[in-house]
Amino acid sequence: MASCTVVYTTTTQSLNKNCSFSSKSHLGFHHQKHLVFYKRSSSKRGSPCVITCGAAAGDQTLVIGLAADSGCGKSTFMRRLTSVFGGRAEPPKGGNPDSNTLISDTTTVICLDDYHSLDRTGRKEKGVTALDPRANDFDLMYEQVKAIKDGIAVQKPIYNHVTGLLDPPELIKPPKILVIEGLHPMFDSRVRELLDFSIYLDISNEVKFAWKIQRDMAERGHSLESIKASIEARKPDFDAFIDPQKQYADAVIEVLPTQLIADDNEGKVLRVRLIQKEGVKHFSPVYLFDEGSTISWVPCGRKLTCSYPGIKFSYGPETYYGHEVSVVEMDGQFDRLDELIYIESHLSNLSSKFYGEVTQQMLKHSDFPGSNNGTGLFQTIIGLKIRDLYEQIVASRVEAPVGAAKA
Ligand SMILES: Nc1ncnc2c1ncn2[C@@H]1O[C@H](COP(=O)(O)OP(=O)(O)OP(=O)(O)O)[C@@H](O)[C@H]1O
Ligand SMILES: O=C(CO)[C@H](O)[C@H](O)COP(=O)(O)O
Repeated sequence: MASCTVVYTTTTQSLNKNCSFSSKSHLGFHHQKHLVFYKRSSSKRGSPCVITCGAAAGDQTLVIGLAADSGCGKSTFMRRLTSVFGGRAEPPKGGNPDSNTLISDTTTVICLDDYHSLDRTGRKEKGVTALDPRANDFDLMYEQVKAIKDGIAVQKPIYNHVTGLLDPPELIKPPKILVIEGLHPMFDSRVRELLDFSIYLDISNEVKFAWKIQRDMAERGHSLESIKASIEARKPDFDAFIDPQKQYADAVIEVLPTQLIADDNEGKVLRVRLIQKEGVKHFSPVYLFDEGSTISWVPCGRKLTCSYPGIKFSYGPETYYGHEVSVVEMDGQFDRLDELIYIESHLSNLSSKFYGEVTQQMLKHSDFPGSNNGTGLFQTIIGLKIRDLYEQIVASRVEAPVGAAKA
């Protein structure tokens, strides 16, 4: 980021002759190639002002939205994404040990649970779930995501999942890429407008249930009844407030039970669909064999080992919530991850930097959930697409005049 100077002054006029406060928050002006922002520290005219140098034109924060219900693989996806950029994501150093934030060299991932306006007790008293918009502060979410995008650090609240309380805020500095992950990144139209790219992880109820059982029963000691009850209790609000966001996503990873086994209810073998919106600037959908065709492919044979029930890929154009999309689908699971290179060689527009990068990433994280099926494959591919999007946007901003808006 551009180096940042904090200047205190007593009048707005002494900042710059072009500078005046037209709104109570901040506005920007151009100064020595940097987009400069200043923010009033109090509402009184003539009181001290803080000037913050925002990002240089090529460095403005890219904002990615990742929406999904709880326990649907957001953290796993984030680990795959951060790895594509080569860094390790860690909580803010020396901060609250229960912080939900993860920071790496390139990315900062903030969890939108931090914008819960009601803590656990407050929600119980009011009889609302965390999925209900009334339990969340969208005004603050918008103001803070906008500020970060504009190059201004913010003091973001922390929702403490251990205590169920709202903790004192933490400082979030503008990163190269900000990922806002959680229940509602695409719910509020103002926040949605700030997103440069958006992803929705759409896990079908059957699969969500199987994953919850695996995690909450095996790892957290919850009973089957309590897991069922918690899913049922969330469902009406999930359907009302979370699920509809997928219509706005640029990419959806849809996870369904397999069609390769009749009446499968184990939820171990998955059919995963990568739904990619057409016409999104800086994003060209991945395709199989021949762009725009409709294809069904069973790759099992000499080059790909498949045990029962096998693997089937499909590809083709579809319509999704009135948008033209391209869908790549994988049903089944890999026996040998190193053979993924065979699949990779038949996929195009992967935005990889070298032949075999997808396979390399998948092998590197073979212990992550979903590494043997389409969830891991498509999460990795979307990670590469986000890197490509970032590089394209940075390149276009450097060429374009300062102040060029969202791609
Ligand atoms: N692709 C996958 N295949 C199989 N299981 C998965 C997959 N992704 C996630 N899971 C299961 O779901 C659990 C939750 O995954 P993860 O922590 O990534 O989700 P999350 O959305 O970040 O959850 P939360 O919001 O509750 O923190 C994992 O421990 C694992 O049991
Ligand atoms: O849906 C969720 C998103 O992660 C959580 O249930 C919500 O944030 C409330 O958290 P907790 O159950 O820890 O009070």
